Amino acid sequence: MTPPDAVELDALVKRYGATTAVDGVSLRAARGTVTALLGPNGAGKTTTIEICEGYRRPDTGTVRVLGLDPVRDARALRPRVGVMLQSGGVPGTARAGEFLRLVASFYADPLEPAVLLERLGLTAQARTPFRRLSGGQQQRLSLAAAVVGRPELVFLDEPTAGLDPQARHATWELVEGLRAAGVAVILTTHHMDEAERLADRVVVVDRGRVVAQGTPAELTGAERQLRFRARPGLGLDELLSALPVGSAAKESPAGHYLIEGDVQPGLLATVTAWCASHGVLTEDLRIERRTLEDVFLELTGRELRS
Ligand SMILES: Nc1ncnc2c1ncn2[C@@H]1O[C@H](COP(=O)(O)OP(=O)(O)OP(=O)(O)O)[C@@H](O)[C@H]1O
Repeated sequence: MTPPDAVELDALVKRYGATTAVDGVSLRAARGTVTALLGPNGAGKTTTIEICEGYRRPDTGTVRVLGLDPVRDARALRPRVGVMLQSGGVPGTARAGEFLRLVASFYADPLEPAVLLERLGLTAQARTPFRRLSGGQQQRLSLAAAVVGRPELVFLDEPTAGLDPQARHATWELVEGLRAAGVAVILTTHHMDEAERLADRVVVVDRGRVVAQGTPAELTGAERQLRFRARPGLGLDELLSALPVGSAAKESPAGHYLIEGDVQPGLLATVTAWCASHGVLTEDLRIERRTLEDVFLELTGRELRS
């Protein structure tokens, strides 16, 4: 028999009074994969994760974590699941190194705490009490505590929020290492670049509902678009008439142009030839794929970070 997926959610609903925080979420997260829950503030990401962690019960729907019930089987799941909370949960006076060694001592076969501190750039802070660590250092220590026990499944709620670029990269590498070791990672993020970089599957949530899910490539599709900057007010209708049927062109904001359609070498040549014949010098001319940000905007009509 094949083992169950790491996380299986079916038609999950959770209400807080009049607010429906989670409104029928279904998803699967396989072992050895990274799943990103991507959505704006208040989308229901944290509530969904807290239900998986057994901290909250859904009103309706089912949740299985490593094939078990996160509330009823909490004791069995504890050594197998790593949890990183948005707000640490570490005593303020605990020194970073001692705390991590203490957490490690609860597990049968933990990672070496000193190695983990090194990987997360915390070696120099090993003797620093938790409350004296910077916000980003506290966050990395919470991450270390979530993974030190070699869990099979890890929940990371906004693991890189507020981290500087170096710490962000260290966190990303750690997540990639977990995946390589066969661990299932479920993380929440507002950052589409993080989801695109890390996730095997992205679940886009908005107002408690899953509005799209798939691999980043499936969600963004194969479509390309051409963007450039030039002086405002170019005659787009005229440019469009030179392009293949089915192309679209828009200027938004002023001086920023976007051409969509079948972006082939011929289309690029037509655009640059048209610009040359009209004395237009383009800047930042580039061809790119749609981003998850574009996808979110299309699905909801709103920006991801609004
Ligand atoms: N304990 C609570 N009591 C009442 N309402 C709550 C509670 N927790 C969350 N909510 C509400 O439920 C909705 C979803 O919140 P949730 O924290 O799950 O979203 P989120 O996607 O994690 O947002 P963020 O990115 O800001 O963390 C929000 O409208 C929030 O205000």
